[in-house]
Amino acid sequence: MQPKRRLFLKLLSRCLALRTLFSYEAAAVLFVFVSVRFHLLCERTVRLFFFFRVPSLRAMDDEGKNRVSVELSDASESDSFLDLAYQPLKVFLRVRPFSVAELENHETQGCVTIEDPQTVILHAPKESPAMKNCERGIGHSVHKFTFSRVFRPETTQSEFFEGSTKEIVRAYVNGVNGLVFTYGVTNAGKTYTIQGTSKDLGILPRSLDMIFNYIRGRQYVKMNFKPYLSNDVKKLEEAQVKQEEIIKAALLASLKEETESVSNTVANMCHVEPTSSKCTSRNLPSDSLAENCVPVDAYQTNIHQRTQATVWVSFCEIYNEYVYDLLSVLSTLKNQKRRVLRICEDQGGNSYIKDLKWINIQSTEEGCKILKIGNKNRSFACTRMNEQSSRSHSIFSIRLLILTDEHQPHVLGVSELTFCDLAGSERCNKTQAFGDRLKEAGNINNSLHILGKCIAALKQNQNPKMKPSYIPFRESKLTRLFQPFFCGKGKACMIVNINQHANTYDETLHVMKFSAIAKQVIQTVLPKNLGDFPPKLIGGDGKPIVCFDVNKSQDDFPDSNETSAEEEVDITILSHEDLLKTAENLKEKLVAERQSKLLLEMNIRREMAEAMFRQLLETEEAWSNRLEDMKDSYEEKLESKFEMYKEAIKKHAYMCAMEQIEDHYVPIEEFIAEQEKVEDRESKILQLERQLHEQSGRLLTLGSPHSDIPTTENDLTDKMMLKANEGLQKQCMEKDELIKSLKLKIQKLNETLLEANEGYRKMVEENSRLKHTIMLKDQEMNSLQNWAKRVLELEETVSSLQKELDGHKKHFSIEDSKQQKPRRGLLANLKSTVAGTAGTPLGRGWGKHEEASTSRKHVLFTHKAKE
Ligand SMILES: Nc1ncnc2c1ncn2[C@@H]1O[C@H](COP(=O)(O)OP(=O)(O)OP(=O)(O)O)[C@@H](O)[C@H]1O
Repeated sequence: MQPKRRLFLKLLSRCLALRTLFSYEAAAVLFVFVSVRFHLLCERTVRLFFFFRVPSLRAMDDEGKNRVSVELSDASESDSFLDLAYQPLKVFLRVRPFSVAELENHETQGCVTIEDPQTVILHAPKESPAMKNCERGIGHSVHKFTFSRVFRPETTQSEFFEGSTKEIVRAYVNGVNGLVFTYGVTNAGKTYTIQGTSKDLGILPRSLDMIFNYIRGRQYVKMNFKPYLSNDVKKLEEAQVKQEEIIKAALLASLKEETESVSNTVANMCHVEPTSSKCTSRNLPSDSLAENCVPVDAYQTNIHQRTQATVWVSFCEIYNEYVYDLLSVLSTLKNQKRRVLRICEDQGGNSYIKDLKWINIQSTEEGCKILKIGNKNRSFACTRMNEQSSRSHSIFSIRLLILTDEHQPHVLGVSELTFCDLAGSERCNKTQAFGDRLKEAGNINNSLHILGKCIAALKQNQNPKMKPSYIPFRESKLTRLFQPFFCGKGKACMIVNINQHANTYDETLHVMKFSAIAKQVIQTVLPKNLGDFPPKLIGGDGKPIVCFDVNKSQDDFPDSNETSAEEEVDITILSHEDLLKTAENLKEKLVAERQSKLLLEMNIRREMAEAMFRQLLETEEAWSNRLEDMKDSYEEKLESKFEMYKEAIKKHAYMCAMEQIEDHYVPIEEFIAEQEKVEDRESKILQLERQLHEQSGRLLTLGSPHSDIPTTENDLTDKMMLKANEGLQKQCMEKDELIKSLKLKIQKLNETLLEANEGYRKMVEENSRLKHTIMLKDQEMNSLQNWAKRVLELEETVSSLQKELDGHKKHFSIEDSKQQKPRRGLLANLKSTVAGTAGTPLGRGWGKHEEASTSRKHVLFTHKAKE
């Protein structure tokens, strides 16, 4: 491979790293930039741009998949680095068999039916919420799901391994990273599938066994190369190696008592002692792992003799969103808190767990021991659904370091296989969790929910018709660690575990729906030389020793069935000295190339900075333009508002004027009459003016030098004309005066009219007031007349009484004259009689009669006089 091309690939790998950090678009822009830098902006760049858009391709359907592969296969031979893998995420379903207790509890309601090796049908059991909803017309009672493969309840562990994980392990030993994770409700058999039991091992120990079989006979037994950060290797000093050995011994010692059982089980598998080279089939039970052993020879023929391999493992758990190392030996002191580990990112944006313990293992047996030790530290608890329920997500990672021969060991490649046993999703009301269990369940459900969101977003982003959405990888620890695998770092595979319980039907349905989405996610598995930075070899002091060229590593890595003929020739024809010289030359070249690459990187960085600066300037300009536009639009708005106010003011002025006109209203008849007068006068004035005009015209003609009339006559006529003119002017002035005086008169008349109006209004008011007064007087008069009638009646009564009194007087005077003597007595009697009537009204009226009648008469007369 040419250096320029290699450099180009290296830069491309950086772009891809950027892709995981930022966005596809940013990476694509950078990529085009790099392509331009290398004068490669042509068909290839377009293809690469296409590659960046791949996640946006229509997912799922085989048609789409084929299209991708066809388009990529169009790439020229030289574009082999584009040999990427695009395939839907493999999702396997494993149905757990019923336990004896479950059968006794009549949990079998036929909820799960396996139609064919890809299809499964769920039937909602009676009384389940799903069935109730279905009866109400919401949702369906039957659901059909398809998977990459469905494993029946009777499937053995070995069959399951063969059908699901083996392919990933095979790719792994050939340098492709792998992630296997189980998903399902609690008590569905996730831990059983990954770890198995001591008698029936799960996919993890079986994978370990396959790996050790693969490296058998070329295992690097020293511990001086250790995984470091996400993808690097640390070369340990003697003392550090010793320390590693001590740590490992201490760890294994903690499980001494249980070693026996583990040894026995593993001994039943394909024996994997580092020194042994044969698989002793006579020891194997029929369903043991031996069936899965890849014939060693098949691999050994492919292995380049120079390479060696070493295996390191780590085991951690995410419990309540905290990462704990399960291989940290805790002191026996009670209440000692476990150390929380941090998740960091390397320069390529790949997440790794800082300070996580990596233990070198030399066999499957050791690997199983490590697993067991980790399990002892893992958070399990007895819940209502599962006696030993995992309360955390456990992550077991295996790193395979491929090294050159023992004399001059170099790292050629690092690959990682991760097994993640997710904690089971659960309904807290069903598990009747409270306290710590409830908190755990909340955290478990939350991280699973975020995983679901990430998978849904990945799926959405692959659909070009939909708006790309943010993938919330960073929202949980679990998804942060999964991120590289979903971004091309390796192959991922999902194992969905379900049980057939009727009482967990709804949760199972939810799990199935989730997996249906996951199955639609297209994975982009990048070749090693694209996806990652090459592994760096770090010295014991933590400083890089040498950076290996990933392309060279890839070439040397035995991932193909044929070894390069050229390489073989190189090795055989060269003498030891030549080989040393070549190595020296290569070293020099490497240093020179690295220097030039550094320079190039600096240039690229500078150019990128400039490009970014330019972009910033453009953004600033765009913003200032936008600001200007906004200013203009606001000004326009202000102007229109101003116009509006002006109109409103005009309208208001008009309304005021109309009101004033109404105030100064003159009756139309008067106005017309006055107008007629004015017109009449104006016409007269016009007539006079015309006459004047004619006269002056005549005067002019008369006064012209061409006139035949003699001058004396002309003078006379001039004088006459002047006089006439003066007279006319006088008349005009008089008429003007007259018009003025008439106008004044009209004005005065108007004023008089207004005054008259005012006077009339006042008179009307006075009139109404007087009418009111007259009405009052009338009422008074009536009452007085009534009084007068009453007085007359009383006077009549008085006169009749007077007459009666006179009659009595006469009678008494006759009697008096007859009886002189008793006269005094009779008068006294009369007086006493009169005095007796004084208390009566008649008596009282008697005394005052004269006086009252005169006063009444007086009132009556004055009234009459008034009337
Ligand atoms: N395929 C199987 N064959 C036989 N037994 C099984 C199978 N799968 C699971 N079991 C048994 O079912 C029980 C529950 O399994 P397991 O603990 O693996 O469930 P889980 O999904 O990991 O639960 P949790 O999420 O609560 O940890 C165990 O006793 C296990 O032995």
